[in-house]
Amino acid sequence: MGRTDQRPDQTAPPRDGAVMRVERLDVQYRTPAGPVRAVQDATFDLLRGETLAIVGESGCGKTTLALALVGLLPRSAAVTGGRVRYRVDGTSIELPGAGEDGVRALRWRVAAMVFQSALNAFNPLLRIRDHFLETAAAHGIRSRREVLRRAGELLELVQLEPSRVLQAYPHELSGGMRQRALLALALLLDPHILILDEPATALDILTQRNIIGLLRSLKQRLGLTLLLISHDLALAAELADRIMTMYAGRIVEVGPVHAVFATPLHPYTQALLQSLPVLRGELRDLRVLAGAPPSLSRLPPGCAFAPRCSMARPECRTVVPMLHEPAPGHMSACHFTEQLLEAASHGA
Ligand SMILES: Nc1ncnc2c1ncn2[C@@H]1O[C@H](COP(=O)(O)OP(=O)(O)OP(=O)(O)O)[C@@H](O)[C@H]1O
Repeated sequence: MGRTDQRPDQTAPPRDGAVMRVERLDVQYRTPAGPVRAVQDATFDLLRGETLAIVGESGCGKTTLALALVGLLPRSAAVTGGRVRYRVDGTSIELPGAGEDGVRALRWRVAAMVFQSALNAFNPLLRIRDHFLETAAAHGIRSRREVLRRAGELLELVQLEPSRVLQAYPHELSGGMRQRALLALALLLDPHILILDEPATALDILTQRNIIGLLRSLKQRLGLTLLLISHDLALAAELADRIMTMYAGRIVEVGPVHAVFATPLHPYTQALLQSLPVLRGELRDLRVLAGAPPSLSRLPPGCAFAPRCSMARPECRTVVPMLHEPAPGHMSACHFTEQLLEAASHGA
């Protein structure tokens, strides 16, 4: 049985190289049916210059976690425990507790978020140029000329034609163009971190390829740190340095992308990977993960994945497994992590 008592050091300052440290973060929605525990005990670092992808099925808390990171939770939700610390350019900002000014400084300048639906993220009544102007004005930048010059540069950077796009209303642009325009807007205040929620999900496959290429080149040219949220493991594998799997509101695995793909140390990640078609190499049977994640307002005791897990033993139904680090930099929250590691090392 794996360790249940060991946790990463919860009180240490961000490690060198971490631009964000999330410590034991809990987020709940208030609903008439009772609290929905959308994020539980989330602890991880985001390292400068990396791309970290958060993966997991719909409803496992990815978007809620991202919204909490930038202080954008809806009124029905609240951080009920833990904190998020940012450290960039020698400045530290901590949530909760940064106050309105702190959150405003954080959002856009430190971490900008690109939302799931590029159409909904824009105000349909405003031209794209007004989105740039309003965002800048909200941060005290009043020079229209300067803002439009920068907007033009950024639109060119995302391979859009500034003269055409700045004049356009959101509905006049294709889905891929809107996504690019939204990326340009997110970059307006030179953020260090870009949080991307399903950046390619609603797009056709060719447009998806373009966005992936664009994100790669933006990251390289601007030295960005990316936090990518996706239910699409193939996309995550293409872009990410590290993968973090969430299940039922909890982080269940984190590790370098090659290690997670070669040796997943949580049965849930394993199941997600087995349901992924391979494009190259031997054909193998796809195994669809049966069942659905539990309701976050009625979580089962013990490991939330146990009801769907082929490895589950009686203790899994009573004891919540904690995240621990069985291999360097590779963490898993499963009672049987060591057995998975052992089996992998014997080629099983
Ligand atoms: N406004 C809300 N009020 C109550 N519950 C909510 C609200 N928004 C989300 N939830 C619940 O919180 C849980 C996590 O949702 P969240 O959107 O964060 O998951 P997700 O993994 O990002 O899924 P998706 O990919 O579908 O967006 C879900 O059970 C969802 O039903």
